[in-house]
Formats: sequence, C-alpha cells, structure tokens
Amino acid sequence: MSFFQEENDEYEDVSTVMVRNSHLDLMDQDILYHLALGSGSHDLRAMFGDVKFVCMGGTPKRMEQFAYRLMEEISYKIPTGTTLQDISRYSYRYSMYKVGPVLCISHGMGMPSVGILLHETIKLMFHAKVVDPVFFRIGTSGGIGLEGGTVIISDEAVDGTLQPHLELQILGKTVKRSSVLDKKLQWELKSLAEPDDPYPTVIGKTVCTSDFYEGQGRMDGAFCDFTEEERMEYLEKLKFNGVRNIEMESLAFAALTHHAGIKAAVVCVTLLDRLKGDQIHYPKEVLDEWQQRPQKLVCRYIKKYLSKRGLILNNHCGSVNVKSPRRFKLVQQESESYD
Ligand SMILES: O=P(O)(O)O[C@H]1O[C@H](CO)[C@@H](O)[C@H]1O
Ligand SMILES: O=c1cc[nH]c(=O)[nH]1
Repeated sequence: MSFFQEENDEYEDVSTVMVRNSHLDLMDQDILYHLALGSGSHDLRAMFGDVKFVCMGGTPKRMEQFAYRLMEEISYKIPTGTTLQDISRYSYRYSMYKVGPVLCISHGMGMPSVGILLHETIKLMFHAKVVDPVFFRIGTSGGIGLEGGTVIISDEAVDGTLQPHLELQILGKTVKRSSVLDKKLQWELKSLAEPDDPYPTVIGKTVCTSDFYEGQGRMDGAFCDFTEEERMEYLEKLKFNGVRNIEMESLAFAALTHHAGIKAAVVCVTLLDRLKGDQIHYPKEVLDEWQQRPQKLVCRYIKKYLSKRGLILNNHCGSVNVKSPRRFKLVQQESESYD
C-alpha cells in the first residue's frame, strides 16, 4: 500500500480529539483565553468543524505567509480586495488564519508558549468535534553537521540530555510525558521531497531546549561559563547520537499532541551549522527563502491529501479548486481591507 492510501481511504477518519480532563464536562463554557475564542461566545463547531490540518510556527508573519501560500495552492478564494482575517487578533498573543480545512497558528518562542497554545488548540478541536486532525510544526533550527537551508523532519524530539520526554512540574511533582512523533507521517513527508529541490531533506533526531543561548551551547549570549572545547564536545555528542538539529518547541509539541492522540510532525529548516558557529549571519532574503522550505513540504502533503480524496478539482496546469462543500466546508472568511 502506498503512502496516502489509507485502509478505509477517505472515511478513515474515525475519532474525535481526546481531551483528558473530565472537569471540562462540568463547565458551562470554556474560554480559550489566549485565542480570543470560547465555547459560549462562538459557534466553534460551525467555525472549525471542518478542520483537518493544524499548522504551527513561531512567528505571525510566517503563518500568515503560509496561509496565503495555501490559498494559492488549493485555490481557496476570498473576495477580491480583501485579506485573510487573523481570527485571534484580539488575544494580542497568537495569530490564527483559516484556509478551508487548514488552521495556521503562530506559537511564539519556547515550550511554555507552544504548550499554552496546544492546550487551547486541542480543546478547540474537541469543542469543534474535529475528526483526526494532523498537526504540523513548521519552524527554524540550528543544524548539527548540516548546512543552513537543510530541511529536517524530526523522527524524535528529545531534551538537552537526550531524554525523549517532556518534564512538567504539576502540583509540585515532576510529571513525564513521552514525546512521540508519527513515523508513517515522517516518511510520507520525506517522500514529498523532490529530486530537484535545491536542498536536502532529511529525517533525524531533534534536541529541544528551553533557551536559545546557553541552553543550546552558544558562546555569544550575555553569559557563558563553558569553554569552546566543552561546547564542541557537547555538540559532537549530539551528532554522534543522531541529532540533526536543535530548536525550542518540538518536545512539548510532540508530547502534548501524543497525549491527546493527535498525529503530528515537526519540520524545520536549519539556519546555520552549529558545528561551525553560533551567529546567524545570512542575509534576510536568504533566511526568508529558507523559512519557506518546510512550508513547501507541508503544503505538498496537504495538497496531496486533499487531491487523493477528491477535495481538489482540476489539479493540473496550476489550476486547482477546492471541491465544495463535501467533507470540508469552506468557511467564508470575514472580509477585511488592506490598510
Ligand atoms: O522559527 P521558530 O518556529 O520560532 O523556531 C525556532 O526559532 C526560535 C529561536 O530563534 C525558537 O522558537 C526556535 O524553536
Ligand atoms: O540555532 C538555532 C536557530 C533557530 N532556532 C533555534 O532554536 N536555534
């Protein structure tokens, strides 16, 4: 059976998202504070019931850019002269865009930020009765023995001591949650790297840290108490253990999606080879182009998924239309003029 050919094909979707909290049933409404949404104030089922993919990345701009890329790729139309609306704009925290069955949300930097967002997004999926969503993180990272511009699909997210779980302090006790990512999804994504992509796409282990500077063995922060030799020893140890990149969200992303029974993948581009330095010195245009590489891969996945299920029509000559309204309603975005 080839990738994307599911046992029950388009009706393979069988389960809604699990929240593991019986207290939610007792609440008369659930306020998703950091998303500026709520089960009492919004019809979450109507707004988000058709979601199939949730894509997250660090910055609002990247996720807006990704939303517009998707619009182009799946010919998702909004009225001429209008823009996509940031659904969470009144939260002043995260930005959220919806393009048909795809939610694009910025997660900020670090595990606390992505963790809060995941709690609320998982509850959003639950309230909206979304069936088997797939979550992606599209990010940037430091490479380990890999040049800038390389795309890495994480096969495992580990902490700075190479442990494959997220440690949380809950009620003064340490709780461990396994950071498991979906293997099949990784290979499906890898299969979408094209031979003429002018950069490699590899699968490998990702170290997730709580800090960009000392936590990632950088010597260019405001503080540094280790030597160049100790730095190299640590980074070489990571390489020896199969680590290909370092970033700051994959562990929480993998652990919390896994805890909710959600299939997830982490796709990051490298912005430098950490074995060669600490500073990110490439021109902005180069970094911008590199940032788009994980987006392209995930976009190919989504497009292929929709095409396979007959949800995109006329998938030839660049002319693509989302078939409406079969499984996915194309929720009309409120129009908003360019300022
Ligand atoms: O580019 P994003 O997705 O934010 O990812 C990486 O970049 C940030 C650090 O510069 C951290 O959030 C890290 O994980
Ligand atoms: O080195 C890097 C680059 C991007 N993001 C990180 O977390 N580390």
